[in-house]
Amino acid sequence: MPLRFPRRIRFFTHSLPDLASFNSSSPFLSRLLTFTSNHFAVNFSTQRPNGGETRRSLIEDEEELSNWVTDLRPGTLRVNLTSDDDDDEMDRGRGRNPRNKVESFRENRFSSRGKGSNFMSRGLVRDREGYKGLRNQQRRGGDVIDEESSDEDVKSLVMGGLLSEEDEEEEEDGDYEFLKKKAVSAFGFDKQKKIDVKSSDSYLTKTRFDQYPLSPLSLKALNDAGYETMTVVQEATLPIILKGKDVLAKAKTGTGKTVAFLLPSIEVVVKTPPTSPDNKRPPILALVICPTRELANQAATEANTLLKYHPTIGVQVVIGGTRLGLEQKRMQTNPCQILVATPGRLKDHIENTPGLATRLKGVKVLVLDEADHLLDMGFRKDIERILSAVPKERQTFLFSATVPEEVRQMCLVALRRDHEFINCVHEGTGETHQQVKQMHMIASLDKHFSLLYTLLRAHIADNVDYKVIVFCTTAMVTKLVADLLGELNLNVREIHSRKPQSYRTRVSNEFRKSKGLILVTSDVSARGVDYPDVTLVLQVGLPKDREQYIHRLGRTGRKGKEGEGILLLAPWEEYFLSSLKDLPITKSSLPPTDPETVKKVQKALCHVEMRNKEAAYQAWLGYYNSQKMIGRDKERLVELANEFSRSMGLDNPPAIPKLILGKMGLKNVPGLRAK
Ligand SMILES: Nc1ncnc2c1ncn2[C@@H]1O[C@H](COP(=O)(O)OP(=O)(O)OP(=O)(O)O)[C@@H](O)[C@H]1O
Repeated sequence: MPLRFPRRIRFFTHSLPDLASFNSSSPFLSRLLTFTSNHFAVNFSTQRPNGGETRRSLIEDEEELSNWVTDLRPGTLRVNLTSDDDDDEMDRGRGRNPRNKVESFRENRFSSRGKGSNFMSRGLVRDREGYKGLRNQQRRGGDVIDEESSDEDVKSLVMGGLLSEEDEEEEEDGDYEFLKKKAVSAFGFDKQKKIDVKSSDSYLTKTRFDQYPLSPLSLKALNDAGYETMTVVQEATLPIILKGKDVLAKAKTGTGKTVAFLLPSIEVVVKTPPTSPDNKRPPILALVICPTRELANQAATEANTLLKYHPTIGVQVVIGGTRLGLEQKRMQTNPCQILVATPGRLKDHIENTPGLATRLKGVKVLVLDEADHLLDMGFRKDIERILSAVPKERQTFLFSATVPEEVRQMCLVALRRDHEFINCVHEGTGETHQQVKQMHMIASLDKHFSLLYTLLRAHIADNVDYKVIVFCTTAMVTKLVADLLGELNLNVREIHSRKPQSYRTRVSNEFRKSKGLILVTSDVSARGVDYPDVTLVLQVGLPKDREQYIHRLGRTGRKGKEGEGILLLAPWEEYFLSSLKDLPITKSSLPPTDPETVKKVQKALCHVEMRNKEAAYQAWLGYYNSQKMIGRDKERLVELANEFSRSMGLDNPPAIPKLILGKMGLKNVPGLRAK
């Protein structure tokens, strides 16, 4: 029986001698303690700068965050109303770095209002109302969030804006490293078992699945699927998981992480005696959480492949963008043992679907796919709610291609203390695939559309079976680029959060099977989606962060195949390259764009609908406003946005509703047109 720690531990100051010095200018301890919030509800005393002692639980701080979000009035909210705000994948990630964002929020917003005992329910209910209120305001005040956007999307919008605002605060964190070492050692994180896996260039190993004690029916399904030997991550994790351990695993994109966590999960279900058919609420035994709908669908498909010869084991998917009622009905008429879900929708079901809370009490295995993303600020509340709904006695698997240091500590909210961290990736150059050629190009914004067209034409000419993904910064910019490339007679499809789920699923399936196609997409396709044989990933504009760059690039070069990645930036975005300096990305000269091409692109731009250009302009402004390096100088930001507007062929930048400008903190900034 693995060691379990009590759920509530009182943390006394004398156990860390210099705890009193962890005051508002040294937020590391509170940051660290928050990571442990699920397993340890920690109380400690701190000395406020004004001298008064405040007894606070860090969980109350979380509630404070919720309360503050709820209390936001339109005029006080500086938020990216216009970008891919409701993009379920992208915007949540804006709050990723807890060090800069959450803590500076805490320092600035802390008050002793909250009392921690029922923090989750209270915080969540308030959050939800707050999001709904905001959403209504937005509908009224400028129609910036469309009907498709889920409450989840709205939440991400609020959090994204909130945190990017906080981002601008400078944090006095000079003694950070020292404190980090002390606290990490005090909590035993330095004893965390880490296994570095030696990986060769090949993603497959020589180890066969039948060398492990797996059920014959699973082996038969693996064989049918053509999975003869294990991939590196499968070989490294399976024996440890089969021993009953919790695992945090980091392995490169496209190397079979889905099978690595699904196979042992299925084995747990196979070994669990079936419940009586009269049981109206049979337990869910394995719960898999994925950050996007596409990914959840994909994981469920893979699960069904592995369950081919286990007809009594069922899989169900609950994702946003579909009617809750339909999913409820499906769950009641055909109860499953394996549930794959996106976090927000699962939280909705926990709160609204009769019997689900009871069924979740049966969970034996919990999986967080793209764990670093799920544990970042944007998803935090939903994940906390889910963690509180499943038993503490369970096995947990966290998988991702990227696990930044600060997120690794956050993983402790979900994992047992004796978990193993299995790292199949060598830091730096090892994080991306050697067989994928990476290049960056720097060109002024006015050249981007012509360059994009030139690069695509050249790639198509060189690759009969071309299959390209173009990543854009926001949903509305994605739409604009897809419209433009369509006008230029390229074979294009688009996926982003403003498209209905049925459309997204259809296009995703089409792209999976096709060749000779270009998919223009926002970050909803950045992580996990397994499109085979993508020949080129083209990223236009600033990726959200280094991790997002790696995940987007990871859509090509999967399963050991060749691939190519191009990052197209404007000169003022070049600073981003410093975060990639350990990756094998080289500077490429710009391909010549002949005047005919430029003319052709300009003509095509004239055919793109004005309202799409307006929406793209607003979205662009919102996205870059949230980027610390660019958004901090508002006048410069507007100059750049107007440069983008001119690149779309507009003489004057589109006018933006005053309410939205206010919400973005851009009121009265010269160069903007308000309406
Ligand atoms: N043992 C195996 N042998 C051959 N192919 C495999 C094996 N395991 C998985 N695959 C295939 O490898 C491909 C990539 O797998 P998967 O999508 O799980 O990668 P991933 O590591 O999760 O990538 P990402 O980090 O992008 O999410 C899939 O098409 C899957 O079917």
